[in-house]
Amino acid sequence: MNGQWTGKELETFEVTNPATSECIASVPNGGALEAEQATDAAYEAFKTWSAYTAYERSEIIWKWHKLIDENKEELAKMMTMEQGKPLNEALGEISYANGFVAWYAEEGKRIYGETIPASVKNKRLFVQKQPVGVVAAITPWNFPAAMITRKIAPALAAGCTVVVKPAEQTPLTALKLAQLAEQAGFPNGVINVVTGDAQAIGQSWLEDKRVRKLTFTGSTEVGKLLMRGAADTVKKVSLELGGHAPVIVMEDADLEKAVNGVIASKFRNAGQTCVCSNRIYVHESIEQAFTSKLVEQTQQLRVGNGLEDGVDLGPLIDTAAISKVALQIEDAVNKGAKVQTGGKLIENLYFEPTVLTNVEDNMKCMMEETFGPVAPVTTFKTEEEAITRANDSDYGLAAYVFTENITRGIRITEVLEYGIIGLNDGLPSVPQSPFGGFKQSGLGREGGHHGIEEFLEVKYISLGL
Ligand SMILES: NC(=O)c1ccc[n+]([C@@H]2O[C@H](COP(=O)([O-])OP(=O)(O)OC[C@H]3O[C@@H](n4cnc5c(N)ncnc54)[C@H](O)[C@@H]3O)[C@@H](O)[C@H]2O)c1
Repeated sequence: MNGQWTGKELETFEVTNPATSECIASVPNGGALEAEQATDAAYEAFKTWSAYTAYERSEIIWKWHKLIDENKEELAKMMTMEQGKPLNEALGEISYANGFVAWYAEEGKRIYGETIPASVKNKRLFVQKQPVGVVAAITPWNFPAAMITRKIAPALAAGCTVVVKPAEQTPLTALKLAQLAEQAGFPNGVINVVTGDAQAIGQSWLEDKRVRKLTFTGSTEVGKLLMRGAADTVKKVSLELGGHAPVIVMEDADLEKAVNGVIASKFRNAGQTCVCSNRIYVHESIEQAFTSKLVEQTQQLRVGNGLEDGVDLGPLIDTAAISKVALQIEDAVNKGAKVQTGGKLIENLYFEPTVLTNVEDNMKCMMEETFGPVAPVTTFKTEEEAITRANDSDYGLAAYVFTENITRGIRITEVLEYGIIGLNDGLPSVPQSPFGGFKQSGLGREGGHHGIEEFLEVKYISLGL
């Protein structure tokens, strides 16, 4: 906070490694007071940071990028230890996270204004874009680095200052990123990280009218709470919430592509991503071929401690996550689903990668976000049926379509009510493209040139001559 490592006098909470249940660190348990102090610092720093040129800001953001790159092994190891994902995936996340830093280091230089033709001779009309002010960022545990950089890199590039609350399960990656930012030379108060009591910290930022923007990634439930809370001070709000991604595999799909895409999207981070394939609709004519390939490849996945070589899936984050997965499987089996592979807890927080067939739309796994390694497969007869069932959800984040007929693929993507579509692609997210959801999956977009707009106000100036 304000360039100081404060909070040593506070009580602490423990960060545990989900692979071993060991405590790996203790972190200050901040609350409303610390949240307010962070806002004080960010509010003060905004005056100078917003007055830097985009080029001056870019230089510091690039330094941060270089430091993140130089420290990627340490960051990745720390992430695996607090979050559980395999080391290779953690390294991949650091590179993805740093991609946002690089992208916005440059994108800040392209915040263009406009001139508008006036309807009278003695006026000139201009539009300027300006940073919105202090930004509060609240992030989840499943992407401890990327959810932070995807929010704060564009905010910083736009000229905003930030207060950040990382998830209580994964504060270490966030603090390491802040330490590297300090080394990069961000002025005091530009980036402030508060760990601790989510509700107290969130409430302080919601009530504080100096916080002009709230950017949140997490569950739909908490997102709704925050959106309501932001109403009193009419803050700008961006929400990246839950998903329940459908996968449509048409009869003309390239099966290898489809299965590889589903494996990549379903089992990444042990199924704990908001864009994970969550329900798989396969044309009835290829069900057998698709399922046997999917089962075969799922059985090859290795579950274990993410620090070990060759591990594909780490542990789930906590016992609540395990219970949700087990409950969805039990519910599906009770209603007639067949477990083709997996289906059981291995030990502690390790769960077997699972494929279910004979799945019906009334099963929990077809109605709720799973956030675990369960792939439920069902069949459809017609394109129209697949689209209707895929769209039958309050969520609208990601959807996947596999077909070798691109005309048909485009036709289907046009009617899917989702913000992100992987057409023959299980991993569509990249820093230069917009990421975000329709319906109750969220508001606003992160990434690409769209992502920086979320941190800008539009100012119209009418000049009388
Ligand atoms: N759409 C996306 O881009 C995206 C990306 C990743 C994760 N997610 C979603 O995130 C969810 C999983 O993450 P989670 O379990 O950490 O979600 P969560 O909503 O429980 O927590 C997210 C963050 O909000 C904080 N929080 C919780 N209650 C709060 C309150 N009352 N006030 C202020 N802050 C509060 C938490 O401490 C954490 O930092 C899933 O639903 C997933 O789909 C979405």
